[in-house]
Amino acid sequence: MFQLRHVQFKDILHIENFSIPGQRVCCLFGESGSGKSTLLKMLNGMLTQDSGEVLYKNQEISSYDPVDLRKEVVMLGQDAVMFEGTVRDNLLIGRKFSGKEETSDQKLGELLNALRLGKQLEDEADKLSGGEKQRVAFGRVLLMDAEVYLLDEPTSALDVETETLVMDLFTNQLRERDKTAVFVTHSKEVAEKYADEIFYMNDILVSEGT
Ligand SMILES: Nc1ncnc2c1ncn2[C@@H]1O[C@H](COP(=O)(O)OP(=O)(O)OP(=O)(O)O)[C@@H](O)[C@H]1O
Repeated sequence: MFQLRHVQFKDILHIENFSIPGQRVCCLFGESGSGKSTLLKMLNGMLTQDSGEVLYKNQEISSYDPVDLRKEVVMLGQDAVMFEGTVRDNLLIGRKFSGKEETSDQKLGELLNALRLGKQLEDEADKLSGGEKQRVAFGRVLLMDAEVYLLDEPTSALDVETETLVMDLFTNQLRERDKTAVFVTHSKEVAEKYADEIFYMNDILVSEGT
């Protein structure tokens, strides 16, 4: 799905050859500051390499229209951004961006239940706790029905029980729909439990002097 060749980005990333397969749940694992977020951002064109090639579906990422690309390759960042409005607005905003039809309140309610969010669709999103916002953000990207999901520590504000619930729901839906995910976590347990493949930054990066 993604191929990186001879990629250099500042003095942060130097990757000779690295491929990420499609229709798999992949995990990027490595120490803090090793460049995991930077690498994720290159996969949806938020950052562009200084040299080398970053290919998505065999085509250089920078040649895609950025808006079209981000409908297909969705990023869920470390901070769950909420927009002004209700929980419903915040769940639906990704679908609107993707040009997809609205989802019924019944389906949205089911999604809230599945995410164990004891909130109403009419509730103001900015009053939610950090962990609740993170689950709304999860719901939002799930509803986008994207091709690829890039998740940067998506459960950092959740307790272990809620993290398990959300990751179960997410990875099950992705596998049912044959989607691709690349997620970053600091938890070895989460990496081993949910990833089909774990990529270690130490193995991906060319170390200095080699
Ligand atoms: N746009 C940028 N320009 C310059 N330096 C940057 C830029 N973005 C990140 N960095 C630096 O690059 C290094 C890698 O950052 P990055 O956020 O990718 O690491 P990470 O592996 O995701 O870390 P963490 O696990 O702590 O989130 C850090 O030293 C960071 O300060």
